[in-house]
Amino acid sequence: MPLSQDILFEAQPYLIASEKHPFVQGIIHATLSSEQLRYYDEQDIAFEYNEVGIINALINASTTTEQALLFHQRQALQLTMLRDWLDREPKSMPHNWETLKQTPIQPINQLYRQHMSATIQTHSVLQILPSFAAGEWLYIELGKFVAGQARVDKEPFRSFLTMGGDAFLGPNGFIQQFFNIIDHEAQSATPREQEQAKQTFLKSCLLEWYFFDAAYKQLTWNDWQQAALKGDGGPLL
Ligand SMILES: Cc1ncc(C[n+]2csc(CCO)c2C)c(N)n1
Repeated sequence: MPLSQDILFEAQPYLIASEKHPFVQGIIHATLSSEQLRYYDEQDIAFEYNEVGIINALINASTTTEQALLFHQRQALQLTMLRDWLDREPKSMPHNWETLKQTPIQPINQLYRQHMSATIQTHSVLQILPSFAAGEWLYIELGKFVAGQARVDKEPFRSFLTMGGDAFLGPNGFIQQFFNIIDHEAQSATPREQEQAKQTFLKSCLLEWYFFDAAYKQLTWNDWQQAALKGDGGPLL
């Protein structure tokens, strides 16, 4: 069985858990507060900026020119998305390319970003790509799930989890090509390296759930500090 098939089988429970999460349900039913949406927006744009570094590492670690060109294409899309996103920022939360780098990174976002960045030092596409591809896969699948629900048709909820463009979908879309690369690289890897790649993918899926959870609860370092210093925190997670 190709490694990607094994990975996707094991990832299904994580997808279902995210589908059920009150943040995702809140998008479908348009019940999230503007504060919850704002928290998500701010943390996510900083998360996507971090992905620029991950994609650079993928270009660097590519084992073929075709891989490097594919990641380069994905990078161009990432930068275009970030530019358009920055242009859309509301007056209440203005960001540009420079201030983006100073966005405060809250606990779960930090955990997820560092989980991904930690794979860079392997210089291995098989180890770096699953950390990144998991988020893309999960969002594509959540997009399909949400599209099949009776979702409330009003902004900003309507555009949420609505994947822009066909670049990610189909046999020539990024997702399938990423899985093809994982399977190709797995052929020359040891069982241990294959297992590591799978666990990296699943950890990203888990952190996707926590990313929604953190936005739902608007969890900040300040909450962690309060809980630690005043001892009145109760369970944070
Ligand atoms: C927590 C979190 N995980 C993954 C992505 C990545 N992502 C999801 S959809 C998409 C393509 C553009 O619609 C990208 C890059 C994200 N943004 N936030």
